[in-house]
Amino acid sequence: MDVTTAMLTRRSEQLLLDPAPDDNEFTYLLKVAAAAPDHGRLRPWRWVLVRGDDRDALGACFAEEAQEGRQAQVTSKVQRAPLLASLVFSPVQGHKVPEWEQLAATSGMAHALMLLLHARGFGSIWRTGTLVHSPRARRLLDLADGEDLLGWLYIGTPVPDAARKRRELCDVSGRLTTLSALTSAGSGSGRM
Ligand SMILES: Cc1cc2nc3c(=O)[nH]c(=O)nc-3n(C[C@H](O)[C@H](O)[C@H](O)COP(=O)(O)O)c2cc1C
Repeated sequence: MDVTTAMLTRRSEQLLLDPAPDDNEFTYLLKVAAAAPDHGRLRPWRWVLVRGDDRDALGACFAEEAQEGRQAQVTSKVQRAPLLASLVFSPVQGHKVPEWEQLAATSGMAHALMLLLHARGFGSIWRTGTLVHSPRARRLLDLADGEDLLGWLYIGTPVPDAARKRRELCDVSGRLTTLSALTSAGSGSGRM
């Protein structure tokens, strides 16, 4: 699958089934995704894979954060995919590459990984929410001070859906201009 097709056919998948990539395949895809642009090549991230029955421990963390009466519903959310890959932002402190650039590099790597998964027939969705601040989830996933949980890539195999279409091209008018349009007299905003 070429990159354009991958971009236009990837979807955030709400429900994912078996199989998910095994640890070896995930590792391989991560090595490829790690080629995303990264100022200083700091690779300021790490992943903690949660699969099978281990998901219940994460579900228990989610339940702890849930409102009274919603625990069961929240706990079951970990069943929406066979693999929950926890993305940990692990910035190199005090580095000349500022933290926002390290976060940008981490986002680029995550998106690359989603495209790679899609190109192999796997689906994914990046999920966050207030749970990324759960102290119990931080402990479970062994986060250190200075690290942040950026959420989970839920990964698995998409439910077959014949109606899945190629994405419409995004309207980027008003989001793109040229300097010459901005500086030419009477050009208004100069946006295309
Ligand atoms: C940083 C980030 C966090 C996200 N968190 C959630 C989330 O908590 N719950 C959710 O349903 N989708 C979440 N998403 C997925 C977006 O909802 C999804 O990308 C968007 O709806 C567009 O769908 P598409 O990816 O199929 O184009 C997140 C996406 C990103 C990039």
